[in-house]
Amino acid sequence: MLSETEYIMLKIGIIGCGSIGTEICKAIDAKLINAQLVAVYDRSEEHGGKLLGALSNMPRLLSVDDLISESDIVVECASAAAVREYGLEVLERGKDLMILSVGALTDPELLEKLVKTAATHHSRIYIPSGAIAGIDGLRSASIASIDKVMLTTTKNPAGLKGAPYIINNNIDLGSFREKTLLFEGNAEEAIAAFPANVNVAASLSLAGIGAKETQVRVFVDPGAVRNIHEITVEGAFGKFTCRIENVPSPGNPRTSFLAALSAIATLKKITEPLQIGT
Ligand SMILES: NC(=O)C1=CN([C@@H]2O[C@H](COP(=O)(O)OP(=O)(O)OC[C@H]3O[C@@H](n4cnc5c(N)ncnc54)[C@H](O)[C@@H]3O)[C@@H](O)[C@H]2O)C=CC1
Ligand SMILES: O=C([O-])CC(=O)C(=O)O
Repeated sequence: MLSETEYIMLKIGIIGCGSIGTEICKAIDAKLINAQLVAVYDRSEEHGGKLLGALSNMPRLLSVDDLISESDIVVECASAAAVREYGLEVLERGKDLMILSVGALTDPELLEKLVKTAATHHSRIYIPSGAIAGIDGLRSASIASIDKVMLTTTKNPAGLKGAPYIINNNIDLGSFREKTLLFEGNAEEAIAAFPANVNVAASLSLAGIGAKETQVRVFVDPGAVRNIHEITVEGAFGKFTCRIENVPSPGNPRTSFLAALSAIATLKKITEPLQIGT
């Protein structure tokens, strides 16, 4: 029988050295996960270098090609573009892939290709719960019929800055004096409008009834100091509601701290014999 430390020494490669990548690397460095951080990559050399400087056990800063070779699992915490650029290659080379930029998967063609490639090459795709709770309940509920999944997200103007919806509609985020509804639509439309703000809508879609049926509302609130996600699910099981008041990451006000913690928890789960939750 393997001892606990021998159980699985997972070799991890990280694409994206921003707020989530940094927290994951620090957790591995602090030995919170029984894993080895073998390599990191960022299209910004500055971000990659800054991250290396914050770690005691420095991984190598490699090209994506070499990073994939060295890793058992590649964690994408960069952007939807990175999922499109590197996702298939990771899986084709028989490696596992964790995706944080889940919005990329609202493209049904890309999703199908990734899933088929993973099946062919015996790889796995992991989608952490990210900045929300309730994915476990939704997965369980989806075994029977589901009538409604709704996400209501409220962020401070700083947490919505730069989103295509804001730019394309010439919205002055500084002009709001109270909580205001900015957007209402399905998850597919929400991801196109706010690709770096509501990845959680894509995760809910995958866990539940798809991006066309999942409803999303986005509020801006100048008084909000937390990123708030409220989830309502109704179906044959009954109904649940869930409200998460997230502390934003210090390095990126769009991203909640919980998103990085969920990636760390998922990596821990992969390496541990006891599996809790749906
Ligand atoms: N699933 C979820 O619940 C959540 C997902 N996210 C998503 O996770 C991703 C990472 O979030 P953060 O760490 O907060 O972002 P960040 O902006 O702090 O860091 C992203 C890093 O990735 C790099 N990058 C971007 N595109 C790249 C590419 N094509 N190739 C290589 N490097 C690239 C950037 O230079 C940057 O250093 C984002 O796509 C974000 O929208 C964020 C919050 C919650
Ligand atoms: O971190 C959050 O609160 C949610 C987020 O940005 C996303 O889902 O893209």
